[in-house]
Amino acid sequence: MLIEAKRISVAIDDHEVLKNETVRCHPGTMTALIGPSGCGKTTLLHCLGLLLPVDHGHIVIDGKDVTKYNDSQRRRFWRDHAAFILQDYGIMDDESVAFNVTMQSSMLGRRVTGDQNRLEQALEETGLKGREAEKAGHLSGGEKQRLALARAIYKDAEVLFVDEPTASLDTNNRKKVIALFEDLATRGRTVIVSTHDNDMIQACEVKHAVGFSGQTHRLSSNDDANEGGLS
Ligand SMILES: Nc1ncnc2c1ncn2[C@@H]1O[C@H](COP(=O)(O)OP(=O)(O)OP(=O)(O)O)[C@@H](O)[C@H]1O
Repeated sequence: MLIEAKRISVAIDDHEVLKNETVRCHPGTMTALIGPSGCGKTTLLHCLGLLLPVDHGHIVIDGKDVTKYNDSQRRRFWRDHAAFILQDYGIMDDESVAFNVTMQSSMLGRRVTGDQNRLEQALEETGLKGREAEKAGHLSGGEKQRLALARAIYKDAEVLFVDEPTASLDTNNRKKVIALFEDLATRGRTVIVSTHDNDMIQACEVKHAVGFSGQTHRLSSNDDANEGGLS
């Protein structure tokens, strides 16, 4: 899915957070939203994911203007096409790891249902295999982040909206998580990532500097990944 913001502006509490922001996020590509703290990366990610309305401009999905989608249309988009890996992880602490991945259980809630093979695969890929029955609330911050990723892998969504996915991971897990996103993009998914992490930025084919009125760069391998490296 091609996800676009076209000259969008957003004000929060009279503070103009985004002004005339334009970005195109292509399928099969990882797009990094980059820039200094507070520049509006998360806000832009939320607008692209239809979590936050825009004051001006347009959000366009596969050529269709969805800016004015109502609640049920947005819910349908989230349900059918999107996965979110956000900073608060969206994890249900009182539920098991397995339930958090599949979001499906039997009528009485005693048994996690869904596709068991896919569940196992998603947990394996994120290093959480064997922990199906644990309460999600007992996981560390980094493990919860990986659990959110397991859910996205399980869902196999067309578009992934990702906020600082590597923030609380050690080097080893960071590399693994980056490789997982790369794999999803290789399989045609649209991956949109707000990040400060240089390794993650390097892995993204497209780097969009938020707050520079639509500067997007498709970098060659020897370009600098830092925000300062953009021109
Ligand atoms: N709900 C809110 N209420 C008030 N101000 C907000 C709200 N959400 C964001 N802002 C403000 O909007 C600006 C951009 O925030 P945003 O979280 O999008 O930045 P960011 O680039 O993702 O920052 P960081 O890298 O620190 O996560 C900040 O000045 C922030 O204080």
